[in-house]
Amino acid sequence: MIIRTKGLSKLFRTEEVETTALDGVDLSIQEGDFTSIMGPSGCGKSTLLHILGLIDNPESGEYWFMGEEVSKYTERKRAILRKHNIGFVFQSFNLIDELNVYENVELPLIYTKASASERKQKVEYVLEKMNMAHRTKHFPRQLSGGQQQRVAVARAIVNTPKLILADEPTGNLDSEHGAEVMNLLSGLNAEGTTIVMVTHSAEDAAVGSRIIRVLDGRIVSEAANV
Ligand SMILES: Nc1ncnc2c1ncn2[C@@H]1O[C@H](COP(=O)(O)OP(=O)(O)OP(=O)(O)O)[C@@H](O)[C@H]1O
Repeated sequence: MIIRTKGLSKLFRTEEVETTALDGVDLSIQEGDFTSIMGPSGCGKSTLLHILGLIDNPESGEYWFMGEEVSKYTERKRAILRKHNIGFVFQSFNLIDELNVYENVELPLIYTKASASERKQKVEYVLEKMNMAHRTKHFPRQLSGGQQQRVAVARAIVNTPKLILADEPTGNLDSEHGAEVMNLLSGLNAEGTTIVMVTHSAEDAAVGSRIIRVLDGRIVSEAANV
């Protein structure tokens, strides 16, 4: 089991209001699963993904990640686990504008202190695999949306993470480029990478092996895709 949560809750407090974003989420994800999370706007999907991705801590509840109870880890401890084990793909690509394609993809390897020769070999390998090897010197603004997302996927997988978290990865893409990104994700899943993806698209959700529906911060249904 790569992920197991029990009673995961999250509150956001501002001076005026308190919002319950997650309200007792019990979730188990096996290694190699491709899980899609669906639900209406504001139901807590991104909040859940951020906690699963060790970007944020829950208010209460347990979170077991790769056998460790991490729900009360400090940012420092979360960062160590995160950078070695988790890759992120976002709707808005989140590439760094001032860095070229090669440098964007190299960044996670700098964070994990990989050697220069290892960085070169890995960056070249993933850019080849994502069919972006011909654009290494381009900057994000010089690429199409589909190309930017391919670079973002390359960056997410360059450290060979156990888990990829994707937040509406096709949300800003036309159907052709969206399908391409879904093919990349399902290929990575076929190679053994666990994937958790938030999506509003029933078609994209159907690519995975399991669909979880969230409403008002709770999991309301779970179905295997056959
Ligand atoms: N930093 C924050 N401060 C206050 N409230 C927040 C914060 N982040 C999220 N919320 C609230 O928590 C709830 C869940 O938000 P979340 O972003 O997880 O929803 P979502 O399901 O991902 O929505 P969408 O599909 O629109 O992206 C919402 O009501 C939101 O307003």
